Amino acid sequence: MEGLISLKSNPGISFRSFDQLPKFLLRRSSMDLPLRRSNFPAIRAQQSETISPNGREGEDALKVKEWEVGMFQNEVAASQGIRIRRRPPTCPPLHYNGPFEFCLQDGDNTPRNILEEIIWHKDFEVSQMKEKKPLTSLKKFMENAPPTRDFVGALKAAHSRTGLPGLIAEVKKASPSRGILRENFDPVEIAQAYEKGGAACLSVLTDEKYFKGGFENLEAIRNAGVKCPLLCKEFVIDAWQIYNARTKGADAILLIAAVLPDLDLRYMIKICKMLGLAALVEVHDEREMDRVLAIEGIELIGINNRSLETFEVDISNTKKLLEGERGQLIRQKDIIVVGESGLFTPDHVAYMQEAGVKAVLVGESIVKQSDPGKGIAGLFGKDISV
Ligand SMILES: O=C(O)c1ccccc1NCC(=O)[C@H](O)[C@H](O)COP(=O)(O)O
Repeated sequence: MEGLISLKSNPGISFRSFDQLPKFLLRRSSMDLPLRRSNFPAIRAQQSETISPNGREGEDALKVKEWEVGMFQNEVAASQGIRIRRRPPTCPPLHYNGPFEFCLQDGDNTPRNILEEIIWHKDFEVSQMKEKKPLTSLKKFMENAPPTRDFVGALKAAHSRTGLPGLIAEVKKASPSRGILRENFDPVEIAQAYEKGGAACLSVLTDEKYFKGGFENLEAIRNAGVKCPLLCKEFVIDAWQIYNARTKGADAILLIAAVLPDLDLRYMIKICKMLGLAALVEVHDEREMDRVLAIEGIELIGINNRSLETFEVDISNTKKLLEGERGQLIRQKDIIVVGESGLFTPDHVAYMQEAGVKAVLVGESIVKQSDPGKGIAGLFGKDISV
């Protein structure tokens, strides 16, 4: 019965046996009945697989197992205050014979907000991409990937060179909240302009459906010889995406705490370290910040001033999350904080710096300028390229 249950999207989270399941998972959310040992998916899956390892019954058991693990995943996430559900709640597969309460759980399969919609779509997209290019073949591509560059080092160097927050300039064509930001969008031209204008690092949106980005943009910018380290701005829900980003030339990747439970974050941060990538762990509120501060080995935290659920932007969010003990702990741990979103003027940048950030991530205000490089000088109130 060893090592049979691992989360579909994250093989790092696994339960070796029924006894290893966290206590709260052993409670039914609606009726408070104990989860029966006989319902433990590994046991049932193994029973079916024993009957017919490659046949219909094996397949059914696998579907049931995946569905149950998905349910567990949502429960784990909810227990950490994560409101974003990983995938739409569905009825259990046809051959499910477990507790009936599962069928009744939250029948609403309309996303509650835009972030949830993005994540549901991403889940579907990633499972298709993984079928086309499984991890084993992805690992072969990694042998030809260019070496990673020091993302955090570049931010620190820019901060000490200019005395201002290091800039992560975002290559962003569109967004769900603002629509199309730039019609005439040439990612390489924009990246080169940002580099010339003094950006320390670049953020490249790779999501196609909601941001009109793509991995081809990341690859093209890297292949064009842009020296600024590159952040792959994705909605990561599966470790496979981190390997994929590495093969496309990323030096860093975004991990969103509103989407990823603690165990996923820990596991993904380890993978990033193993692959030489920096992880920008993004938070939006105190609860997410506290969860992230409890994780060992965090070097870079992004505070998003935009709620990804409501689109509301409030730059005082960064200040609020850096006040008091949290700010102290961040300084003790020597974590670099990045203030993200809604920054348009030198006053905004100064406000972020006052709040305690050493870097800022900016998209809209600079990508909309006819010369995005000059847009940087406008944002900082001076030329930061020299
Ligand atoms: O920008 C959005 O509308 C958005 C919606 C849903 C999820 C994420 C979203 N944006 C990601 C970001 O946080 C920004 O691209 C980034 O911080 C730059 O923000 P800005 O300077 O305001 O373009």
